Amino acid sequence: MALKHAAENFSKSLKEEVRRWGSMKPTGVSLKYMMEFGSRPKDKKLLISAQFLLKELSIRIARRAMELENLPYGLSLKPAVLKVRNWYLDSFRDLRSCPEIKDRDNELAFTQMIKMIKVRHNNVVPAMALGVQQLKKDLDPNFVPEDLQEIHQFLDRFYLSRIGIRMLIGQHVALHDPDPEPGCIGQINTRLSPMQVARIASEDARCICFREYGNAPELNIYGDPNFTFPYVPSHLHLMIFELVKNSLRAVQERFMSSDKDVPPIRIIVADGIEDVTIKTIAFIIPSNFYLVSQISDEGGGIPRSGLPKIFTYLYSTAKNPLDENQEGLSEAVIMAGYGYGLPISRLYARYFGGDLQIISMEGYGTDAYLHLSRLGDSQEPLP
Ligand SMILES: Nc1ncnc2c1ncn2[C@@H]1O[C@H](COP(=O)(O)OP(=O)(O)OP(=O)(O)O)[C@@H](O)[C@H]1O
Repeated sequence: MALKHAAENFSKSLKEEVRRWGSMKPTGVSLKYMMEFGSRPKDKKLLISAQFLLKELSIRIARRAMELENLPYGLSLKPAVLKVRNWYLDSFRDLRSCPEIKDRDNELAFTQMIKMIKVRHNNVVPAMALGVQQLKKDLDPNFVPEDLQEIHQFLDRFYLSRIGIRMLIGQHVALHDPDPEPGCIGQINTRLSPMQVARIASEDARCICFREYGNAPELNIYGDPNFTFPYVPSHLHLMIFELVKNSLRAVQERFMSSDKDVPPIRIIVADGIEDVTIKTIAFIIPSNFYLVSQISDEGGGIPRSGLPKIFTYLYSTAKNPLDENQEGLSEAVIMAGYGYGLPISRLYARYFGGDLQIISMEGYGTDAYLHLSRLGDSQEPLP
């Protein structure tokens, strides 16, 4: 009885703590700021960074834990979502029980702890996908995906915040690297070649295509191989990989059983103002601040009825692997089926001030435009 009482009191006080921290305002960090900060002398920067993160992560994680409790249509009560909420509460508890960071030893212990937090949250995306899948199954089948607008908006906020939290943790951990690659500040490569990333990401996507279909369309990449800009390589890789995977699948499916020559997919990396599309974009934002990467295929395009849904979660024209694997996403990377590739890639682009647009011609093909800020000075979006 006494134990039960203690547990209730504890969860009540934890809830109050979560509410208190969750009502504080998070602080945005730009890519440029992270680069400047990361160039400072090591010992000082690690201590300051850890002190900042102890507070900042508590705020960000508390905000998400609060939101996870109040989701529409009963999503908060789905077992997979409850599991995710518990991860957030556990991480919040870990952070709040961390002693004040005053010296190098405290800093090292803190770094170990946030590394663990990052691992704990590894499966948040598949777990949430499973939760939404469970919800969809319970809902009236006449419920069209547009009606889940609120859920999509929540997931956009939630995943965007997750990208930010993981970037902050990853950057702090990476700043400990005793022997960083030349030009790298933590996770940021100040001289990243988009052509090179495009080549690697495309080859990775082609490998998956080979595994799935026994074949893969060709891919041509155009652009200046010497052009570099500051960016996080893993983010750029993820976006290009997802876009190329979509193009490969579309082209492969379209030409699989035809005798026609398979048209190659094209990636154009443009850092100038020549491209017509960049000129259009320049209307809104000065083009020389932006890097545009275009991925074009002749995979038949996207039907007009499907177009409004491509950036919603769980919209996919492939068989849903979650139907077979109720534990969440399987370890193996698959060609398609979760419906997460496009919305998640757009969030990664937006996180550092960029964007992703898809233009499709049904019956012909699809163009994906990935716009990335070249200066990295846009403010972090804070949901
Ligand atoms: N280049 C393309 N050509 C034709 N259809 C496309 C293209 N890109 C996306 N689509 C359509 O948009 C849907 C959603 O794409 P998205 O990348 O979000 O998910 P997915 O590829 O189905 O699954 P995954 O989450 O595993 O990537 C696809 O299932 C497909 O129907």
